[in-house]
Amino acid sequence: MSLVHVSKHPLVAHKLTKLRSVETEPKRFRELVRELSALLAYEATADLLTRPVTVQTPMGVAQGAELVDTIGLVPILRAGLGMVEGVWELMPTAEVWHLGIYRDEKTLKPVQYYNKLPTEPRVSVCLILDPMLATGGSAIAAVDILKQWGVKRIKFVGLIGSPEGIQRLETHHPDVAIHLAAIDERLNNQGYIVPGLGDAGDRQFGTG
Ligand SMILES: O=P(O)(O)OC[C@H]1O[C@H](OP(=O)(O)OP(=O)(O)O)[C@H](O)[C@@H]1O
Ligand SMILES: O=c1cc[nH]c(=O)[nH]1
Ligand SMILES: [Mg+2]
Repeated sequence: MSLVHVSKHPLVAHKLTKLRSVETEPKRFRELVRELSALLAYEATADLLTRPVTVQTPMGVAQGAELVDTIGLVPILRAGLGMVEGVWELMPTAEVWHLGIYRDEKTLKPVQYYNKLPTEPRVSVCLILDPMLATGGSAIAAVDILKQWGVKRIKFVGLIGSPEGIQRLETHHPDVAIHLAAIDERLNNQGYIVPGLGDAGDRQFGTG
């Protein structure tokens, strides 16, 4: 069974189109990354565990639910940083664990340069946040690190994936659900997603 979910929400499609545009400047780009991330995380967390509770309202007692799962947000620096705030607003008790991974420009292999995970995982579900799933190398490295750390339930939340990257991540980690706003056509020979949106880090941080 495939665990790849591509949002069908009209707001996601609309905002992604604005995000892709070469006309979109970094401030608006950051806003859109934040908004899209929240919408995708909302969909990605539809299966979180809750337990029944009752709550006293001013008018009586209602049956309700409270979250049992505890959530870790794992942004992949740099580009994943811009995804944190929007998701965190929805789940403010989430812990945020930063991983620094960049892709070597020549080999396209992931290079880890920062890891702020504590010794023991204290969360039941981790959402990896990274806008781009290109060759899949960075996402696979991030999942490897989280599994080694002891996390059992991991989801990848990104904006755009390539067919190659999705297939590689699924092959290496078939248990990891992949939530995206779109799957694009292909990678070019520099490993960029086409048509994509360019370099997600550079477009957020104005470093292109
Ligand atoms: O699937 P892959 O081929 O591994 O490519 C995807 C990675 O590339 C980008 O990061 P980048 O290396 O540009 O680092 P940055 O976020 O610091 O710009 C992106 O944010 C992913 O982490
Ligand atoms: O298209 C791509 C591929 C990798 N990283 C990006 O930021 N964009
Ligand atoms: Mg980059």
